[in-house]
Formats: sequence, structure tokens, C-alpha cells
Amino acid sequence: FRGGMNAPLVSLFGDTGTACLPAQPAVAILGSGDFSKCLTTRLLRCGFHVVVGSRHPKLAAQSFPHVVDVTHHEDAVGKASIVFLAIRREHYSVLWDLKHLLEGKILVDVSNNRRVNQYPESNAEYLASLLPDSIAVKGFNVISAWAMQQSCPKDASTQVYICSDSVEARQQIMELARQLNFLPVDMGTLSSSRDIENIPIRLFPGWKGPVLAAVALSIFFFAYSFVRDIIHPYVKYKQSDFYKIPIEMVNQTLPTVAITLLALVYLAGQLAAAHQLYFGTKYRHFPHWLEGWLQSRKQLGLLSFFLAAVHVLYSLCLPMRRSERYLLLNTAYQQVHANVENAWNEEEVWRVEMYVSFGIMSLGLLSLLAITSIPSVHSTLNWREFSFIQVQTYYHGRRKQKQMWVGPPLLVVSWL
Ligand SMILES: NC(=O)C1=CN([C@@H]2O[C@H](COP(=O)(O)OP(=O)(O)OC[C@H]3O[C@@H](n4cnc5c(N)ncnc54)[C@H](OP(=O)(O)O)[C@@H]3O)[C@@H](O)[C@H]2O)C=CC1
Ligand SMILES: [Cu+2]
Repeated sequence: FRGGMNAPLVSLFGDTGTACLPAQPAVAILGSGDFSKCLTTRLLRCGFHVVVGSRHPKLAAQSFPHVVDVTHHEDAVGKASIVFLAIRREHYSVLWDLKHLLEGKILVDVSNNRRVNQYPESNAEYLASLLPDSIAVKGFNVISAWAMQQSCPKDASTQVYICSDSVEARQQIMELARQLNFLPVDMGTLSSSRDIENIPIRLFPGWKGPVLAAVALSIFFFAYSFVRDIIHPYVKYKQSDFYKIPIEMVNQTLPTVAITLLALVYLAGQLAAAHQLYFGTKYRHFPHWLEGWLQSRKQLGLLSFFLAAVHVLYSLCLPMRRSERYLLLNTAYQQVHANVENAWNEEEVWRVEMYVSFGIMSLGLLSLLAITSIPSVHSTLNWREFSFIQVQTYYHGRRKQKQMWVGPPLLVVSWL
């Protein structure tokens, strides 16, 4: 009915979705908790018939719509060939009594754990060993009950990772996921279930190192500017510049950390190239730390871009400050006193004009790098276009760095 020759005919009778589809088969769900309720809502909306198996069907039936058949485990399992297990791994032992009824059926394990690698084997592999005559499929565990209930969830990805040792069962559950408006991702055999179970527990795994590096660099550069621009004048000349802490200090730290992170992005590639040249081969593994560093280049680059953008905001606000106004007035007053009519300093003017222009262009290039690293933009470029942008920008950046990097790297502070 979907597409093909019949498509225009069907649309004549209106695109009312499920009305034109053939009756969907029944799907059983064991357990009546949050996940079960939300999965039921989604299945009903997509035209499936749902049977829920509960230990206390009378009690559980109150929290399900009337069209849902809420009954005992044995009864529910008998009515469907696909059974979702919306119970926790700790309670899988109840399935032992249903062993004979579950023979040859597809069991979908949606369970999650609390910690990474909490059990020696994954929940789905445990299920498969518990019921060897059934077909275990892992999936849907990355979707929260909340998102399951929404018809078009906006709070996170709609991708579901699915794996099973049976190819047909995997295909069947992937098709089901598609009908429920999810994007199934084929993860192969059941041995992938451990990785799939670890997905929801992870929290930005690639970001830990880069964020730590950014924090450490910020503390270091902030302390450095603090000692140099505030403590030193205070001790030496008894001059109190503490008002500089909230804006000037921060605005010195931000670009320094940003450019250092950007340098770290490119340094990793250089070290990798040096490693390959030194050993004369590209078939040798990089050391662990370098491997991790290479893999976190994107995060380092994006953090660099973020800090540079915040730096721009801070810089735009510099003339808004009270302190700026007082300092300007004081200089004007002193100028009048000294009887200087025109304080125009050609060299100073040129320096600042160029400095701001370079700053804007660097941010422009950096944002180009940042935008092309976003997956959806990335996938519209072929690899030649991608490397054109990433490499060209790099050489421009390098040429500029050469002009600017006079003296030891710490002097970058004065450039920024
Ligand atoms: N909640 C979520 O957002 C998500 C949950 N999941 C997974 O879904 C599964 C269910 O989660 P959730 O619905 O939140 O859990 P709940 O604790 O809300 O529900 C679990 C259900 O299991 C049944 N149950 C409880 N104890 C036992 C027992 N001793 N023996 C047999 N059955 C029992 C109960 O149903 P009854 O009383 O009817 O028998 C209960 O409603 C879990 O494996 C979880 O990891 C996965 C992704 C997201
Ligand atoms: Cu700057």
C-alpha cells in the first residue's frame, strides 16, 4: 500500500495514516511500568494491537487505555510473536516459568544498567543464555520513556541501535522501529549489546579530556595574568588594579586558552606525522595518549571556537565600562593640563585597526572550521571539499601565527 503504483489511488481516499494500512499484528509487553506505558502509547498510535502481561493485571489495567489487553504473563505471551521485556534484568528469572511459551518468539530486551559494565555479560546475552530457544534482540534502550510517548520527540536523537544473532529477527525489529518513527541502526550480532547498553550511561565521553584541558589552561593563564597585571603592580607600586578581575582578566584568559587549544588541535597531527616518519611506516599503532588526543581534536577545536566567540562578546563590551569612561576623562583632563591639542598617534592607530581586523578574520575562519565539523554539514561535503576547507584554513592560520609568534609562546599573551 505504501508507494508503488497504488500510491496515488490510496491518497485519493485521504492520507489518514493507519486507516489505509492492513491490520497490524499484536505486540506483547511484559511489565507495566513507565517504559511499558509509554511504549504502549507509541504502538497504539501507530496502529498496533498491544497485549500487556503483568503480575497484577487488574491493578495494572487501570493505568492503560481500554483498548489494551492487560492480562497475565502466560496469556500475553501466547497472543503475540514479538515480546518486549519492560522489566528489569534483576527480574528476568520470572521468564524461566514461561520458557516453553516463549520458544521461537522474538524477545526484545530494552533494559539498561546503572553503571558501565555492571555485570560480566550484557543483559541481552544473559537473556539469550537464560532462554536459548527464544530469539533475543537488543534495542530501544537508548530511548527514554518520555521520548517514547511523544509522537515526534525533540529532546534527543530518535536513533535506536538494534542487534541480534538472528538476521530475520533483527530485520523484523528494525522494520517495527521504522513503523514507530524511529531510525533503526543495525549493530550486527548480539555481542554488540554490551556497547549498546553502555550508550545511555555515557555522558559526553569524548569531551572529558578536552574540557579538563580547557579548565586547566584557564586556571593557569588566569593565575599568570593575575600575578603579572594585578599582584605585581600592587606589590611594587601600591597600585590597586583589582577592578580588572571580572572583565580584563577574563578577557585575557579566554583568547589565550582558545589559541592554545587550537594549537593543540594541530600539534596532535604533527606529532602523528613525526611518529610515522620516525618509524618509517604508517602501519604502526600510535601510543595510547596520542590516539586519544587525535580523537579529541574536534572537541578541542569546538571549545576553542566557543572561547573565541565569548572573547569577542567581552571585547565588544569593553568600552561600556565605568572604568573606561573615568580613565578616558582623566586622560583628557591631563591632556588639557599639558596643553596637548592633538593626541593622534598614527602608529598606535594602525596597530589597533589591523589588530581588530585580524581578530575578526581569525574568528571568521574558525567559525568556518567549526561549522564544517558539524556532522550534518560535514555530510554534505565530499572529502576533497572538506579537506580543502580544513587544510587551507590551517595554512592561513599558520602563516599568521608565524608573524605573530615572536618570542616564547607565553608572549602570545601580549599579542592577544
Ligand atoms: N524508564 C525509562 O525511561 C527506560 C527504561 N528502560 C528499561 O525498561 C525496563 C523497565 O523500566 P521501567 O518501566 O522504568 O521500570 P519500572 O520499575 O517502572 O517497571 C518495571 C515493571 O516490572 C515489573 N516487575 C517489578 N518487579 C518485578 C518482579 N520481581 N518480577 C517480575 N516483574 C516485576 C512490574 O510490572 P508488573 O507489576 O505489572 O508485573 C513493573 O511495572 C528496565 O529494564 C529499564 O532499564 C529502558 C529505557 C528507558
Ligand atoms: Cu582578541
